[in-house]
Amino acid sequence: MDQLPAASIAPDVHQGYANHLASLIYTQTVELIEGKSTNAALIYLMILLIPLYGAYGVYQYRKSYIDLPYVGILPGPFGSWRAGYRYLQNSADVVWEGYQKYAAQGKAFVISTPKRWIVFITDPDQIAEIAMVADNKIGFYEALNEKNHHDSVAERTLGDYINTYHVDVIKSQLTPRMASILPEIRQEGNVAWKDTLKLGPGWTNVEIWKVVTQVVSRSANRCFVGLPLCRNQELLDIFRDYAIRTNEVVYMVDLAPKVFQPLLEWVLLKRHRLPQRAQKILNPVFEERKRMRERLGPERWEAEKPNDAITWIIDAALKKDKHQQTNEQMSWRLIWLNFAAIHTTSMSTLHILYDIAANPEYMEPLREEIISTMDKYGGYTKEALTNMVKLDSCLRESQRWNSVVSIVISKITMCDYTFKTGKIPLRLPKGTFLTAPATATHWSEEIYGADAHIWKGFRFSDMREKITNPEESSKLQAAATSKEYLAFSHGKHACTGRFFAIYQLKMLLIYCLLRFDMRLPLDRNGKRPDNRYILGRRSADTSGSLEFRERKEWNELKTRWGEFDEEED
Ligand code: HEM
Repeated sequence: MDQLPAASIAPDVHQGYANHLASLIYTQTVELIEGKSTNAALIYLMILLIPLYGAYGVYQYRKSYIDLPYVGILPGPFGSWRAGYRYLQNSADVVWEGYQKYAAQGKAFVISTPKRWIVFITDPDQIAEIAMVADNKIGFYEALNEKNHHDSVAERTLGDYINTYHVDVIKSQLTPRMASILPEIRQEGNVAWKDTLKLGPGWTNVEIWKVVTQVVSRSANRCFVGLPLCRNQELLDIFRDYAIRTNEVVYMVDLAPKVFQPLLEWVLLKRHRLPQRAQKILNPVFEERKRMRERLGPERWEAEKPNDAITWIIDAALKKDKHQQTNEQMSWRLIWLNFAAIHTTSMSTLHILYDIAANPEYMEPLREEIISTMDKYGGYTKEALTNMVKLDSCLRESQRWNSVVSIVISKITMCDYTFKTGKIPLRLPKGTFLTAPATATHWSEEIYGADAHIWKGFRFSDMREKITNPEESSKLQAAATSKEYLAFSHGKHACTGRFFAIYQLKMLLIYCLLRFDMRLPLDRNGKRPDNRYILGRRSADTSGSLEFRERKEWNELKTRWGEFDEEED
């Protein structure tokens, strides 16, 4: 494949009509349900137009075809449509098939998904190129919006640099303050473990997903909204429900015909009014904080302002336009921070707990490292956490083997784009969806060696032991991204919260390993629960359980590095 026709599949005028019709059906139906309208005839007329829009969808799908080697097309009639269904059910297998066929030659391939053809880039240099390229050439938020319908689902609160200033807040405010934030996250995490995990004598079976989401969301929100709000169960539930519902709703909406999309969004998400309920709780908090800012004046505010995301968001919003300074818009920033942080970190915690429970021989060496490093660096300091190389390695390995997102850097070409790198020349027409196969890259024997298919907790700490240059060694830390390690994506839109996430994960694991013995239920015969796939997402089994037992060593360890936090509750 050298030359490609530069056909445009960018949204055109027909989509404008489709959107208009869809919103008309939506408003009419909602009014009919709410008894405000009796205009049923109009609705039925519009529903008659649905087959036309079905045909239009087929036309759009066919137009998005790209002339590259394809994978997963089944023989017989409707092969590409059935392939799309296969991708829906088990994307990992289909992508892995393509990766094995084409990655060695550095070739890109295409897969038919239910909604569109997607180009998978396999050459690591081309992956680095799409990760770093300017957004006006290959757009990130445009693809996000096209796939996840953020403009409508999220009521236009995401999508450009003004609307995503919370992303910068993490980079410019949270990450540099990590050392001062850690004690609070640790304390909240520990208290949350104690409140959530109720153990009897001996081994207790625990529905671990429930515990993990609660501990993660409380400890993260200690930093986002501070005390006492981080313990407001109603607010935590709203943040969590919004993230989970939105995640589920967006792919259902994407799969549905355009005419049904607004109605589906309303039924599945908007009618629950989650953002509005969060705002009701958060509005007075923003008001009070803004009053405090005025009362203190600029100098005292800088010196005395509370160290949490509410403060950072207000400071950032005041540099934006008036619209961004409303309590409503600022609340959305907290909703999006929770959206990005809670489900991902909880899922990573679940994976690593399953991994360690399935490989119990790792527990003692990890405990030894934790204790000796905390003895050396004076307890739960940032330095101590950074120097727990084996724990860090287990986290990186767990994310290599089971990254939360199995495809990353999903983008759309904003113009005809010719790659500057790669073994094979590649040119993609404007409007092409492209992505990097994170899971397949992580499973590659060419990159990770003959044992790529084995979970080896100390894979990266063993590698780091042989490296004398600290800068080179730090490239193998759990939070370090590369074109070959994509768990946090890579490049311009890599996860900005990854440093926070890794420190948080380490503290949760330290507590867990020091305080408890942990194992898989005996009927699992040492095998961790299987993952589930839907489109490009991968989920650990959230219905699985683990067994916990108190360790007697805890009595000495809990005060070894000073007063133990949980007693402060
Ligand atoms: C282990 C936990 C986490 C994982 C695995 C993870 C993973 C990711 C990935 C893969 C992306 C790129 C998404 C894409 O390409 O579509 C991303 C983006 C992002 N993450 Fe995380 N994340 C985690 C925790 C966090 C936390 C704790 C925060 C906030 C404190 C956060 C904030 C963000 C933000 C704001 C973005 C968007 C970046 C942008 O728009 O440029 N993440 N994350």
